[in-house]
Amino acid sequence: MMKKALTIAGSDCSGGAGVQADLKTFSAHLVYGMSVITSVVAENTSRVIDFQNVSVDLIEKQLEAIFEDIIPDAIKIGMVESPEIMRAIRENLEKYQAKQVVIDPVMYAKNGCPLMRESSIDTLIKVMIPLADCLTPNIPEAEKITGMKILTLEDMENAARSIHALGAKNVLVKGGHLESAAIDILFDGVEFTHYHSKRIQTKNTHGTGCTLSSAIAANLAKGEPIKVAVSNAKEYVTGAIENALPLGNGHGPTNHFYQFERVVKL
Ligand SMILES: Nc1ncnc2c1ncn2[C@@H]1O[C@H](COP(=O)(O)OP(=O)(O)O)[C@@H](O)[C@H]1O
Ligand SMILES: Cc1ncc(COP(=O)(O)O)c(N)n1
Repeated sequence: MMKKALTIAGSDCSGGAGVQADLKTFSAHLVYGMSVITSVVAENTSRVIDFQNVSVDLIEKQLEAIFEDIIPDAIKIGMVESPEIMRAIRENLEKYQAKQVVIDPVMYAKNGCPLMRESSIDTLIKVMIPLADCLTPNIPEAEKITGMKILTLEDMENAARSIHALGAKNVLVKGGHLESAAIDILFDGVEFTHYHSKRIQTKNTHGTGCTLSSAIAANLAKGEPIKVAVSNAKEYVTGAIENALPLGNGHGPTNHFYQFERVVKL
């Protein structure tokens, strides 16, 4: 039976990040994808023009529609802009006894535009982080959550440990923003696991964080243990960046379908 995954995230109309990247990732993993849209973002590879949050009422009704009918095997949470939406997600996921929750604490788009308001940070820490089976901050997000400056791999480990203490079961601090190789570090409360890949020289990195977190959720939905799920997802995102699409004028999107290009004529 096909596994099912849900993304709770913002809509990127240009298709490279947010809900659209997540659904493409689920499909590429042959996992049935569902979505709860938290915010409609008018954005492309270069800029965010505007966004409008979906009402708490309609977010709750989307969750109701899903959970009364098709129970997801794993959930990925992306852009959640306001404290009210964070609280509603927490209450509902507890009510529906949601399993395997991966949270990408999205704060900014690649061009630096904020996708979470500054005053949400406390609620993110108190309300969202304890929900996470796996939290996947990038370096600037881990710095905001911990108040630490992160420059080295040791700093990444310390940040992962301190975010774990806030209640996330597993913490993956992503090294996409490092200068050197792209090394991500997982802390499961006991030990650190380093996931290495070479740095790919490209500006086409729109949607990398969304792709990684939804690939982790897809692997968890299939029943993989967390370390294997992260390892498979890291391999997946590396391929998706290596083959990223030179679309648009800014940061082009990750490619979810390069494996199929050999067998299907585009
Ligand atoms: N240039 C790159 N080469 C290889 N891997 C990268 C590159 N940029 C990001 N990654 C990887 O993509 C994933 C997403 O990381 P990151 O870009 O830090 O997240 P975000 O999109 O949240 O800023 C991580 O696994 C990271 O190591
Ligand atoms: C709706 C939405 N959600 C998330 C991101 C961040 O994307 P990423 O960090 O993966 O490039 C984005 N640009 N838009």
